[in-house]
Amino acid sequence: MSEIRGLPQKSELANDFSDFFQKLLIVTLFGVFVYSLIYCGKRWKLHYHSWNVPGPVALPFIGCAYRLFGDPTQKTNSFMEILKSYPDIVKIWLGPKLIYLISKPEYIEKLFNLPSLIEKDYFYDVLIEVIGDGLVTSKGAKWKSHRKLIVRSFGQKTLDEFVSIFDEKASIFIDIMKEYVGREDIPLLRLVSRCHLDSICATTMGITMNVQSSMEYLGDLIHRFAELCGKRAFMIRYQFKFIWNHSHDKKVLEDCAKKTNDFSDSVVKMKLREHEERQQDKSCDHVAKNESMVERKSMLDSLIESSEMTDEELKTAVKTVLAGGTDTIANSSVFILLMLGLHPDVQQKVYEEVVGVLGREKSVEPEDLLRMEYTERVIKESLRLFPPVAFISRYVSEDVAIGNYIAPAGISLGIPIHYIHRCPSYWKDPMKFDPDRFLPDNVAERHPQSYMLFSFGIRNCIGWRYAMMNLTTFTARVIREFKVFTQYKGIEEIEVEMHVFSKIKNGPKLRLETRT
Ligand code: HEM
Repeated sequence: MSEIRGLPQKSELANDFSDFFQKLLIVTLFGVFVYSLIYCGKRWKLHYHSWNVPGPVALPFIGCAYRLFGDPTQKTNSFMEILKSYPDIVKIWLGPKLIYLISKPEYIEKLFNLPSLIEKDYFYDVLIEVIGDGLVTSKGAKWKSHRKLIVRSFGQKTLDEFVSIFDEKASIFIDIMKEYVGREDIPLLRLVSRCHLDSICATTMGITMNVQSSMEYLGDLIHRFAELCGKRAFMIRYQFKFIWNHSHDKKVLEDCAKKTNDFSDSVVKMKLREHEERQQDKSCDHVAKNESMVERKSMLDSLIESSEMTDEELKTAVKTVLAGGTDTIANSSVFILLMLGLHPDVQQKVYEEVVGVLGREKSVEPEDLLRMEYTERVIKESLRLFPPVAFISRYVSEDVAIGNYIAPAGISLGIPIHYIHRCPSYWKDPMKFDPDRFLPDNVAERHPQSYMLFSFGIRNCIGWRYAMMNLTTFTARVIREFKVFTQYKGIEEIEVEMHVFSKIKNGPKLRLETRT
């Protein structure tokens, strides 16, 4: 075949191509080399600083994840085993991620007051996906200003006004529970969740939902949502985005997120409309009409009045209190009733205190709560053994010293609250249920950070007073009405599942009898 003059020959073309591919290969290899150097440089820093921190053997690629397979209960148990072997501080590699778990109260006290340690880490990303970047996850100036605004709406005077709502919702709960007297199959967490959701909606949003009396979906939604967020954050296979993105759980979570979003959207719109109408009323000189109405200001009302949040931020604030304030209190209530069922002598003392303060008929008022000291101690001791938020963590944004160790920037610090609350180094005979541990003299003898129920420091729980007041009202009302029994024989038998919030595996196995 004759060759066409002026055009490159076949062999020349082949040479050009091979030259091009050689150069491409060299550039690619060089790129990979530089990237590896930078990557290894960063990794090297993590390895360098963590070499003296004790911890279980880390395998290539998966790190210590081999120790954390299984269902949530198995994971909780393995976690506890690791912590027992390495008290105070332990390093855990989860694939490429490095986490120091800190149990020593002296370390926690220093760390949790550092302004550089208030950022949440990747465990919380799933919350942003679902409820938006609210108070629980946000950082910097946004977190500071929102925290200030929300804390202001939880002042003592406002909380005192909430007690009648807690009491009213507990009364509805008691009426519902009368149908379950003598039965072993009470769907307790579901019913308690609905009760506290009603309280949260009424107190923080100023709306009456009546989820206890209706078959409204929202109660179950919050409950399901917390469970799925936990799966996404802690299940090993869901750490791979591809698997998570194609999972059934993700679809269900998205559906929950959409419904929660629709709900907060409608609540915020309704409240904004009400606010506008009030403003118009004022300008039309109808103030007298408004003043005659008894109005309790909810958190949402205060936030709208401050005009410092966008509509989107208001919606996120609603979702934040829904998520942070419902299942925490619901699981706490179940743990408390379970401990009372397991300790009839303690239950009797609580009953006697409640009847001594309230009598047989009266509703709970704010000043009654101050007189129910024993009941409060029982609540604290129940939640020592079963803290509903069992684990929290922080992102280390700059190198920080922890005793003789360094936590390099880029890693996470985890606080295993469940472990600390049961650790024999800080609690004598830790598995014994003893409310007197919370007598003032006994509290003074311990390090304050050996009890981390509501976390501690700059970023502690904003709802802790709300929670304690609600739980005391709820416990007092339920124990005045019913005797609680459980099939469990001891605390060791009770298995806990850690999701975002901890709950009892297979339900609390409780039975109620009416008091005569
Ligand atoms: C027994 C009930 C409760 C427990 C055990 C509890 C526990 C906690 C803990 C341990 C934290 C720290 C989380 C972290 O650092 O990652 C926290 C934060 C928070 N809690 Fe609670 N909580 C309870 C009830 C509530 C209630 C009733 C509300 C609201 C009405 C609430 C709202 C919040 C918010 C908004 C934060 C984030 C604060 C911030 O990051 O600045 N909590 N809670």
